[in-house]
Amino acid sequence: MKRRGAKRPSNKMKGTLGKHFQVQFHHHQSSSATSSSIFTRNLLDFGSQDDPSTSVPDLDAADDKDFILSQDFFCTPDYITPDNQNLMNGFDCNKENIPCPKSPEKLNTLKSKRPRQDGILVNPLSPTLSGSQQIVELASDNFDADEGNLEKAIIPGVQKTKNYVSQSAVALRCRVMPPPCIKNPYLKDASEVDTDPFGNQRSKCAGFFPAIIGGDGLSRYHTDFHEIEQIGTGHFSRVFKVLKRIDGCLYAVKHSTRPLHQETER
Ligand SMILES: Nc1ncnc2c1ncn2[C@@H]1O[C@H](COP(=O)(O)OP(=O)(O)OP(=O)(O)O)[C@@H](O)[C@H]1O
Repeated sequence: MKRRGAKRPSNKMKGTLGKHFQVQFHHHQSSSATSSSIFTRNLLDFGSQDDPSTSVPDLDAADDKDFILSQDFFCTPDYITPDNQNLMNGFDCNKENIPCPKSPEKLNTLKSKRPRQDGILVNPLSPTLSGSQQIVELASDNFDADEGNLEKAIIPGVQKTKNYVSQSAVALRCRVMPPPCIKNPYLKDASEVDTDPFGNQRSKCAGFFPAIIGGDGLSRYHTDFHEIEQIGTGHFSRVFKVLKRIDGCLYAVKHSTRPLHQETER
């Protein structure tokens, strides 16, 4: 962008600025559709109507026009400039220890806590938080004013679903349970209640695996295989036809009848 106007004498600069303001004023008065063409024509006429005493030579006049044109055509129009330009006026970077503006205070943050009804509500997929209770809490977050009405509306549904655990859910939970371990073989003095972390769930699943309760609790034979029949007998063993539960294939398993004296013989 040309800056020739800055090097000119002050009287000439006044004339140029006067022209510039008049042209700017006329430019704002004209319609937006034909503004550039009318502006250019008036600008050219303006040079011919000017007082000869204050007029500049043709070469300089062309430079002035060029200068004004460049200012008008390449500068950002006023209507794009944001209105709130004085945002940074009150901010002085040289000042120190400027207190930080306080964050707006949170309104209406008081929430009413209700005791959970864990003993009543049972959800198979989420034992600690039932689906109905989630609905109640979400509703209370969004509509505190209508909390009482919502609870009244939802509580009948809660009572309808309480104590409901489907049999398929119980069966699924029993299938994913670890193998039963009635007592911890490594803690000889510990009681059964203290060492069985799955005691509560196992009492529900006892009906599904009645044959596996017993023994030393270390063998996965009965949990992984289903004995179908005995298919042979050897000198020191018996052979059984078994079904492997994991892959569903049939296997022959030899049970040793000879007592094992050492762990290395297993
Ligand atoms: N994979 C198998 N499929 C079908 N039957 C089998 C299989 N393995 C063994 N048996 C049956 O079990 C019987 C005993 O087999 P086993 O191999 O145990 O004989 P053994 O070697 O004489 O016995 P031991 O090892 O106790 O001396 C066999 O006679 C056979 O009928």
